[in-house]
Amino acid sequence: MPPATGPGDAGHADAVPDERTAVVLAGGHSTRFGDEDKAVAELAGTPMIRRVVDRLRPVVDEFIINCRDDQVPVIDDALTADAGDSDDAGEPPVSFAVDPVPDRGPMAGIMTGLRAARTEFAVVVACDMPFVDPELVSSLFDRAASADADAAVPRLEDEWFQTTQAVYRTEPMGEACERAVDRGDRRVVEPLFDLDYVVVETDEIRDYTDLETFENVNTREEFDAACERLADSS
Ligand SMILES: Nc1nc2c(ncn2[C@@H]2O[C@H](COP(=O)(O)OP(=O)(O)OP(=O)(O)O)[C@@H](O)[C@H]2O)c(=O)[nH]1
Ligand SMILES: [Mg+2]
Repeated sequence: MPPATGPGDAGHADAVPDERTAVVLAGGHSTRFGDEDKAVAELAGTPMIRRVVDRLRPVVDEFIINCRDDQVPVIDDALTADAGDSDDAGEPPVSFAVDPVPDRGPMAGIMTGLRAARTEFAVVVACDMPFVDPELVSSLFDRAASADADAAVPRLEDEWFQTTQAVYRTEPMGEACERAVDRGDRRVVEPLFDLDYVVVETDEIRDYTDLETFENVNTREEFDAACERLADSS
């Protein structure tokens, strides 16, 4: 696995237009979860972040894991442990984008991750969304590109934008996050309002998947319920 990188190590100058990056956000402290980092908690036998990566593997060309410096070895282990000696040639490469300043919230994490991306578009997914549907993610990439938009963001009825399961054009979103961070805004929707974005509404989402894709795991109870469902479905 490549060494941990800071933001800006890979720039946009050598952007790879047709490829797709997944930025997986994992820089939170899982306070509602308890002592353990939920990113690496074993969900029905698989660390949660690894399940997210495995779900997305068929639809992206590379992964960038955004987290704090101290999380890198543990997450690296969670992503590679028990992988055996199997030849992983052809698998999307995984690198780390470490927050230069930790604990500035998910939007600052998105900024760090997108700055490290070399592709024109990237999907951002939180590490605690273990049911993320690759078909929906793929459709979000298609939607952003066909609309020539800077973002394709799902929105559920009566709910706010699903900004942590959305596709962004890396450069404008990275810059919009930077402006928001500089203004002291922490809400993930703030940079979105600086962009030309398309909203993917519930009806359209249902054409691809059910709304389970957006379920996020915050507490032990939610984690145990997710484990049970996964065990039942296997
Ligand atoms: N880089 C970065 N990511 C964060 C930060 N806070 C949360 N995240 C990530 O954003 C996503 C959604 O955040 P939460 O569900 O609030 O996760 P969390 O903050 O670890 O959990 P709580 O402490 O219980 O709020 C998760 O993937 C987190 O890892 C942060 O300060 N920096
Ligand atoms: Mg939080």
